[in-house]
Amino acid sequence: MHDEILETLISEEAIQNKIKELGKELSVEYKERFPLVVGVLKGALPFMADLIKRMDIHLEIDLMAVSSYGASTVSSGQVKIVKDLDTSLEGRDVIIVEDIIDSGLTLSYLVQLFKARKAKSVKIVTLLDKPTGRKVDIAPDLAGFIVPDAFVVGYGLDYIERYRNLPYIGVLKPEIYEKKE
Ligand SMILES: O=P(O)(O)OC[C@H]1O[C@H](OP(=O)(O)OP(=O)(O)O)[C@H](O)[C@@H]1O
Ligand code: HPA
Ligand SMILES: [Mg+2]
Repeated sequence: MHDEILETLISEEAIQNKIKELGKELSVEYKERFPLVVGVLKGALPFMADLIKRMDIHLEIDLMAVSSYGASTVSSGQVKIVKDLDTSLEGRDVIIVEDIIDSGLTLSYLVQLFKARKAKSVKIVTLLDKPTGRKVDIAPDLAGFIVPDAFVVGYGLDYIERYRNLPYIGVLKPEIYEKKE
């Protein structure tokens, strides 16, 4: 699997150090607020799991699964809810945890949905931000790393469902895509 990676963009150590910082920052901001931390499956799973362990406050978690990429490296533009939340958002301070904000379509859909469900506040925390991919005007409140205009994999991020289990973020060798297209 590792021999299919052209280049490591963000090491495992750098990811873990950044998560400690983000966890500390969120712990200060959300102390006494009992936030609802919402992970967006599947990509956010490793980040969510590591981040909540660095948040030293009372919190609640829930998970939502949405998908817009399917087997492609380009967003379909249609965000599909695959699994909805179990928790009511009314009056809650919600922290959305994402692995990446790229076109912004997934997050703008979720922010609108959560506001319509009467969340008291909605904050976006993403491990990666790819500003060059943006199709709608939306910015994260907290971001771990800015990534360049390339399709990245690892640490939750997939290409046709593979590579989510890499502990680092990397770029695939071009021949891996060429095989499929
Ligand atoms: O800003 P955007 O262009 O909307 O892209 C970001 C979203 O796309 C990916 O999810 P995907 O739809 O591939 O589902 P997955 O998490 O199951 O891989 C990623 O995990 C984000 O949720
Ligand atoms: O660069 C990416 N890699 C994997 N999944 C993604 N979903 C949006 N952008 C990406
Ligand atoms: Mg995906």
